[in-house]
Amino acid sequence: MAKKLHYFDTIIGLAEPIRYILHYGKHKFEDVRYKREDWPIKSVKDSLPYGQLPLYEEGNKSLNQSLAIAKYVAYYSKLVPTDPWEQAVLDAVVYNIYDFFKFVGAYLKEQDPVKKQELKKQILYEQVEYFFSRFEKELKNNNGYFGGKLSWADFVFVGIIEAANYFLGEKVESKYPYIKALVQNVQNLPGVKEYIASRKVEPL
Ligand SMILES: N[C@@H](CCC(=O)N[C@@H](CS)C(=O)NCC(=O)O)C(=O)O
Repeated sequence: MAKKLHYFDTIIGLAEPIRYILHYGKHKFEDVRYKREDWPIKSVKDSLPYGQLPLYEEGNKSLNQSLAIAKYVAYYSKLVPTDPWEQAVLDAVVYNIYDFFKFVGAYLKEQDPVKKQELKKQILYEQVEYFFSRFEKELKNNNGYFGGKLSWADFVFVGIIEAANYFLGEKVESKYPYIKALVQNVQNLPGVKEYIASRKVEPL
């Protein structure tokens, strides 16, 4: 069945973990990308169920919400545990990293340069410390992966860290050895490594 992922041309963002998982699983998919500067493309936006990207299509079915898509495509690569408790633990992981990323989203939206700098400072000195000390502890207690072994949550986590680094212009994980190791491990996975080598990062 034909698979298509629709997102912006930006290589860093909510669709990047999905792209990683699809490349890791060696899935053929059409990577449909829209230029930010062309957005909103009325015909596309109007066709989206909630007006936003990413959107995933498989045959005549379609799915929105980045986390739902990432988890779904991960099933095919045995990256989702069967045990309901283990699944819930990983769901919590991805919501936790998204909770951190909300602060980055607020920073991106802020137009006032003084307030923007203040938000950046708060992220780097308060939110990173708060969230990352906890992520680090989880990884340390679980063999370096959130679920004890590689799972879809690790891909989402790494993709979101990359997005935060890109938008903030900082390496937010630099003081956290377990997080750094996870980022490197995921980025070096077969399929992901080649994809990363082939992508072009546009400057902000
Ligand atoms: N909760 C949604 C958020 C989707 C979202 O915020 N998409 C943004 C890009 S990252 C978007 O489509 N923005 C353009 C618009 O709203 O027109 C998800 O995780 O997929």
